[in-house]
Amino acid sequence: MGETDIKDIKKGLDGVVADYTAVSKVNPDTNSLLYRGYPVQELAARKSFEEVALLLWTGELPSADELAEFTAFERSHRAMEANVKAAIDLLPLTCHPMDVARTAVSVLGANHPLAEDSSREAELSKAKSLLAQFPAAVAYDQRRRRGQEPVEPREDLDYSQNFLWMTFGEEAAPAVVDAFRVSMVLYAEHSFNASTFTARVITSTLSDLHSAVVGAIGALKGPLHGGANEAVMHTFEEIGIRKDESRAEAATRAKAWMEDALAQKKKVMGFGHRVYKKGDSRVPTMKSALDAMIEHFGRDEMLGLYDGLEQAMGEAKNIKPNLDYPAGPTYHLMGFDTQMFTPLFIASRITGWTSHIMEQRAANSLIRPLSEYNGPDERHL
Ligand SMILES: CC(=O)SCCNC(=O)CCNC(=O)[C@H](O)C(C)(C)COP(=O)(O)OP(=O)(O)OC[C@H]1O[C@@H](n2cnc3c(N)ncnc32)[C@H](O)[C@@H]1OP(=O)(O)O
Ligand SMILES: O=C([O-])CC(=O)C(=O)O
Repeated sequence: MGETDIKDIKKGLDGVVADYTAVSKVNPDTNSLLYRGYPVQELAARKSFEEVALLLWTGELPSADELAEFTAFERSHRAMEANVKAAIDLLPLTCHPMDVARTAVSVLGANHPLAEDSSREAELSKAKSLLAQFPAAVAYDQRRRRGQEPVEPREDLDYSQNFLWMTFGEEAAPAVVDAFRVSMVLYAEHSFNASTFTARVITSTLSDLHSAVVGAIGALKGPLHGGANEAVMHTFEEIGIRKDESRAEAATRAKAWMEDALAQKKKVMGFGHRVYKKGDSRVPTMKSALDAMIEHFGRDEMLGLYDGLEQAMGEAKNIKPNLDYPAGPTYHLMGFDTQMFTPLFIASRITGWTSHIMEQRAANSLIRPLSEYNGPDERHL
């Protein structure tokens, strides 16, 4: 007998309701997702990422003055701190950008004067700093991998414009900025997913905010979670991206690839979801952003690959795409290197994670489930 007699073990905590949350509501029956009560599609259509961040943290959309105050803070806190750059420079180019992201957040935590202060005011201030400071590390990592110098942030640009500016060193077209903003809004929050739950577990021990975010980054990296947006692109690359190909030709090759993968019982990243079984609420909005990028860059063949895989998966297993499926090719068309996709997810999910960290702290109980022992019977030396 182990710690308990209960034999009703829920592998992967599948179907287990672990706590209350007021941050977001995922409803798989209606395929809906509400951030603090607002449908994510409405937020993606009409709100900036900065407004959505404030909504998630505070529970309400900001007034004009509150938004102006946060915007001024965010724009003036974007520069990379010297020891963050130094730490990144010490990491080999062979390491994964998620390792760089994890390290950058760890250094930012060590630097923060309020690191050990867990009052709500301090937590909110740290969350805001992290949102403002993180993009420079991602942009710099992509640039150093291409042998390029860092690009200084610009206070005259909004969050999404500046992220693209620091990454590519040129002002992005409005259509690209908007697709990026939409991805940031959609990736921001999703209840008790694996990385958010990790952040809550760490917080439940009364550890600090940056430690919880570093742990969450570790959970997000895996391809069953956030790493899937990178993995989707590897699938496209394995099938072969041929710019001169027609949409129909690309779809035919993609379908054949999927049929072969499923015959080999492979898991194809970007499809399926633990909670949504009838389709991910965020996919139609992200797919519209992808369509806009396909049109903007004149890359119809990408749509062929996208449709071919989706159709073949649907016909064979009736499994629907998740958010990572349209997000991967969208980031590719914007010009991000494939390995940078999951760090982009972090930049957005910082908002959801830190909202949950504050919520966990406000009504804390140590998260410590039981296990049923199935090792050897008691024995002696
Ligand atoms: C933003 C996000 O984090 S969204 C999630 C991103 N992750 C991915 O895209 C990874 C690929 N998908 C998956 O591995 C799964 O769908 C998960 C992990 C997301 C959810 O899985 P679970 O709810 O645990 O379901 P599980 O993995 O048990 O799958 C149920 C069945 O569907 C199949 N299945 C589920 N997803 C896939 C997939 N992507 N490719 C092929 N088969 C799949 C499983 O093989 C299993 O089949 P079986 O019953 O014949 O064994
Ligand atoms: O909810 C999940 O399990 C994964 C997910 O879609 C997310 O974190 O956005």
